Amino acid sequence: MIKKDPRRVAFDVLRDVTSQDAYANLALAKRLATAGLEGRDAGFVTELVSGTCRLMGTYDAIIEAASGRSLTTLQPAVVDLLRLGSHQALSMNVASHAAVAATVDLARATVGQRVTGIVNAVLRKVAAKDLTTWMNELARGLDETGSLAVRGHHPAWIVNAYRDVLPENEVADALAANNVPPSPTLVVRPGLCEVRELVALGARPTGYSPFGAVADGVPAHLPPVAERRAGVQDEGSQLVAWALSRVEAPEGPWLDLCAGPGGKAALLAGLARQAGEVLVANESAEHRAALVEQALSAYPEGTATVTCSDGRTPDWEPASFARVIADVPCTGLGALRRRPESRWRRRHEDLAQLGALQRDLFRSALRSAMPGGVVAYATCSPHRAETSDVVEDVLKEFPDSTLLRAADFLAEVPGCELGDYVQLWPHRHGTDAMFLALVRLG
Ligand SMILES: C[S@@+](CC[C@H](N)C(=O)[O-])C[C@H]1O[C@@H](n2cnc3c(N)ncnc32)[C@H](O)[C@@H]1O
Repeated sequence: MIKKDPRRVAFDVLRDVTSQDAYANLALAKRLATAGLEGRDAGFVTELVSGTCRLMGTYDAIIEAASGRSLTTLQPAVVDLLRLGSHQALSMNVASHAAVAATVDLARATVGQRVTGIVNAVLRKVAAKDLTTWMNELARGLDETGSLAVRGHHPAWIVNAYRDVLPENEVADALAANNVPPSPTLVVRPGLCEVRELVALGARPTGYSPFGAVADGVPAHLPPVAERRAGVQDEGSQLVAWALSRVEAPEGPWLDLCAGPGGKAALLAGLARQAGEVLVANESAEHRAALVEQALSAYPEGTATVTCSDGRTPDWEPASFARVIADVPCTGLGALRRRPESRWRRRHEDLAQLGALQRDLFRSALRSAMPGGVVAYATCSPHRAETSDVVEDVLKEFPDSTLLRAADFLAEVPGCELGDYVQLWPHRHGTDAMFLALVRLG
């Protein structure tokens, strides 16, 4: 395979992200697969794309300040070239003159000779100061939220959401934790694999989840993962599923209402099987239901059933399940560590649309649980509009329900309590920022 220029590959990926709304990690994997790059070169492209996406809002502000013009007056491909050049000059181990020269060459090869002048002029101004100096200049005169947003590289509305639920002295650390990509975390399928098997292959047990291990390298290369006796899953998701399995509940089947792509379902299926119960894993999107089937495929037949239906209007009878989880679609603000472009793509307006769906799914989950049964409302976001606001609104319609103290079922995890809820945090727990409420039906 002919080896492509790593900067050219990064440029193509960034164009996929900014012009076609591609997910950076998927576009990166796709382009790297045909680029003929390995080792250091592949690592360089990954850091260049991920870092540029993560700090995109900061670089945009720097480029506007350095050029004295709005980004909307520049050709979108030129903006992407300037973003990549800024990341190399300000945040990577690349000498400033090399970052400028390489980006000018890339501009010539991609957009054309006519833009090399502006790329050269703007990038030289960007590279004339270091990142800290730029951030100090951009933050000057801003209020606390604005300053945290600039220094922590997040949009202000996300900073406000963090300030709403975290002690003031933790907000900067929480934002900083989103700027560090996590190592892949593995999870065993209970009954099919044990953590010690993963440890024997070089992984380290997770701090809280008894099902997890952190591995460097490519998870798919490990035999238990290739055989689907283990999978990849953030520790926060493992803890949420584990907590649901630990609450006292009647005998009866378990339900995962929004199961795709099947991470929690795969853990719950093993735990249900060990408890002598079966899991129904439901998902509305056909292609994602197929991923759930795949995630469950190593279990013996009869462990779990996958259904594909709208969880708001399911086929099953009400009050059918002893344990139910509604892990609802959300903004994903709790997983910003692993989705570098997401913080700049998501909008505050997304919350309203998601909120209606989240409420409907939680209602349906509560209706699906039998008397004495337990429902977990989980979401990978710390935003109050997706967490406690949803739970409090919906529970008013279910006077027979009781909110349980969710942290009692994760007693091993310090600092996870948020009133009656559990809120996990990257900076406190090294997990995604998962939220959990546990409710018992009367
Ligand atoms: C946060 S994800 C669930 C993640 C999953 N529990 C896991 O651990 O892998 C939410 C899922 O809900 C699905 N979904 C969206 N609307 C739905 C609906 N009306 N009924 C059922 N599932 C829905 C989405 O397709 C998505 O796969």
